[in-house]
Amino acid sequence: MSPTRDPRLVREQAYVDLLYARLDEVRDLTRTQLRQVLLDVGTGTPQAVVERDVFAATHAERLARLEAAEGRLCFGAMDRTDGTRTYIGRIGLSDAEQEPILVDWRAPVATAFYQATLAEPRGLVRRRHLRSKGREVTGVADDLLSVGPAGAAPAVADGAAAGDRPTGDAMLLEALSAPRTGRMGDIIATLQAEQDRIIRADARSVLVVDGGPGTGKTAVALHRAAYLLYSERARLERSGVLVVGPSPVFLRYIDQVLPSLGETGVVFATPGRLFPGVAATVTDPVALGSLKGDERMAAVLAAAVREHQRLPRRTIEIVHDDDRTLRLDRDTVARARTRARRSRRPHNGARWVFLRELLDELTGQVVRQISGGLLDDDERRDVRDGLWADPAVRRALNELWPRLTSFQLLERLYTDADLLARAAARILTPAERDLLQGTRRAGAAGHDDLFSALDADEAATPDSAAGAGRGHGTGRGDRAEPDRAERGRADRGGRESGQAWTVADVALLDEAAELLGDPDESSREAAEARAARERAAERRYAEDVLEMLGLAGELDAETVADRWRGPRRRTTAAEQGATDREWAFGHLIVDEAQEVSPMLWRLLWRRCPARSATLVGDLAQAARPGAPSTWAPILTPHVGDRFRLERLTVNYRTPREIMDVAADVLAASGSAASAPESVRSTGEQPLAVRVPSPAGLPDAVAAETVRTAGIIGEGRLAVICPPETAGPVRAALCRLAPELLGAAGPGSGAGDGAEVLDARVAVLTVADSKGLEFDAVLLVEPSALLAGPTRGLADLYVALTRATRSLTVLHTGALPPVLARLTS
Ligand SMILES: Nc1ncnc2c1ncn2[C@@H]1O[C@H](COP(=O)(O)OP(=O)(O)OP(=O)(O)O)[C@@H](O)[C@H]1O
Repeated sequence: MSPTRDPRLVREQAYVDLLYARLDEVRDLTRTQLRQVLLDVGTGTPQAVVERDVFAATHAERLARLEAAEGRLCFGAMDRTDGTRTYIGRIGLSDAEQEPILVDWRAPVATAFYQATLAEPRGLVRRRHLRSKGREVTGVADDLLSVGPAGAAPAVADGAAAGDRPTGDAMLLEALSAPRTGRMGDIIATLQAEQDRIIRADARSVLVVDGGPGTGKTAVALHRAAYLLYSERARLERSGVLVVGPSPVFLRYIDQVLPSLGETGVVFATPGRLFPGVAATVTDPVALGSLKGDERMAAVLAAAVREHQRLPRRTIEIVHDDDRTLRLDRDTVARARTRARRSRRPHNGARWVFLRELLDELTGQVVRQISGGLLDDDERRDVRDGLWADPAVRRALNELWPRLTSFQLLERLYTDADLLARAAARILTPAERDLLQGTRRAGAAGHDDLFSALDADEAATPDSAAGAGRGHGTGRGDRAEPDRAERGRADRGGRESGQAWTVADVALLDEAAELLGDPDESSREAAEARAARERAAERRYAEDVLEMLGLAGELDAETVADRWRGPRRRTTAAEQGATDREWAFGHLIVDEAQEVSPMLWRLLWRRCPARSATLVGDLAQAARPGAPSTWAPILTPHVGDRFRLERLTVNYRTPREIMDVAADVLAASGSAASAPESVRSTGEQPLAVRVPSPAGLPDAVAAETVRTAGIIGEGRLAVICPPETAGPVRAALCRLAPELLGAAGPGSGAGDGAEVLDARVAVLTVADSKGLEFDAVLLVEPSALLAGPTRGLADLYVALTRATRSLTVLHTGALPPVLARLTS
């Protein structure tokens, strides 16, 4: 250690050494405890198994958090007026005597660290920021929070005064100016007061965080997830948090933030992955995507379902057992249909009511024909079973009310012009109906498929299906599972998941699933009833065991019951939520919320019936046509007035010089929002470079990219292009400097595209660049963006605001007037 080392550093290093020593100790202890628990074969009794699982899970989780705390374990300290000092860090730690030596940044005590100002010091005289590299403290920066006599800075603890030493602001600017790595990092060391307030806001309602580009919305949303998992761990560990982001690239960009904060119990999903079994990445052309996202589609789907609950025009004749003619007239079918609809069950569940009604009717006819009505109950049941086993009877009933999956319903809506015309007659215009069917006409599926496939689906008679535990079983229920898997494949029309369905289809599939219910309703009901009984028994047992272990006050029985179920249950909150559309998440976080269509909102609120949510977005950046300019019309239909709007106003990303250009674009777009205030300026003016001919554009972009990459050094660069230009630009860059593209060069293309984040240069469309940031941005042909099918000025605004350092605009024709401020 250098003899001239700042005494403040020496003092802080000593404390940080003590913290790491304790961290090592606690980690070793936890590892030993975990090993002991895992090695302990125990007595093998259920109680021992519970005990082992509870402790193993608790130790493993604790160890994971302790491991994640290694980097920047402690980043700050607060000195109070009473002379006490509290250190703030990634986690909380206590010494061997259980005295706290480090406070978790999320603890209530830590609020003052983020909130104290000179005007409102909250009992603090100084906030100290610690900079560190590995375990070494490399710098300190102080914010003095009380004014001494005659305005002099007060002497605190080690006697340091303000002078021109760095402050917290300097620490923030340092963080913001550092080269980007391609991944978002946590910001707990430099969280600003307005951000902290939002992160700690009450979780019981819907919080909307609105703010311009770079104001930290994404960062705040993720830190809020970490905060909620800390402050409401018991609830959220069971139910999980769902984070929805616009693209796989975006999710990859943010995927290290929560693990770095020691939190993993979160499900991340793009809109294309929110329906189990589908992994859609393809987007529709803009007009079609907009139509599919339009709320009117909910009514179209509901009508399409009703179209599958038919009344015959005239009496249906069914030849049963080759010689007996049975009849179903329109009134009888209408009565059964009314009863079924009144059951208020979804289509597939109500179908069992409908079938039971009509089978009763047909049974009556057979009984009258063969015995004049004189059969006992057992004999009547045999008749009924005989009817149900008859393919002619099944076919007739299924034609009136078929079992349907959402895949079948949507496929039919896209391919059967008559069905769409009937379902959407008063809802969509003929042009809209054409648009909806345009993409699918070629591969229209025959209707017969639907009805002939049905014979395999009834593993139980309508009696046993209509109410679990009621009626009599057939003993055939065990065959349901293989049938189900088989059918799952058929339901998707033999397609590989995600290949045929687009991102906008996902919300429609989910809406359809809601209307239809489970196609395997009968077996599911029985299974659910069984599972509920088992669960209640497990819970009672867990309560007893906790009582015996003296742990009743410390662990709740529900959590123990979860853990007791072993890996199967342990994955549920985080992973089952991702695969089960009926999973109710405890909290929902939506990023880039301005892009969410009305149909997708319906899906999202179904995933979070408690309506506990954090929605972050910027309406001025909305690319989709018809996006509203305020949040109320988006949210009121779902949550009434139970939402609170918070605004972030400081731009931490984009330097002032670039933001001035973006502000012109924002003003021209007519948005009511004002551009956020940049926290820093670089002195570097954004440039416009004119390329003489369109044919030379890709090579010119490649050359400019290489030049800029040389200037920014280790940072990241994005080339943002119109979709049709991205391929040629990538190819030109590949010829000139393939190393800059890394694994994202030509020949790649497997994967989800997220490899662009690992390369020094990413070639992207505006849509793909949403939410991301780079040291330098080369924006290609802005006039093509403005002429595109989305809201061009919003797209331009997004593209201009991705850079933390430099911006160059390359164009062939005249520069759009809205960019007049750019220097050539
Ligand atoms: N308090 C802070 N300390 C350090 N960095 C911060 C802070 N707040 C925000 N940042 C950084 O500013 C950048 C922009 O933040 P973020 O991506 O969350 O903004 P955003 O509002 O979601 O932007 P956009 O609307 O463009 O997607 C990120 O690099 C983030 O880490």
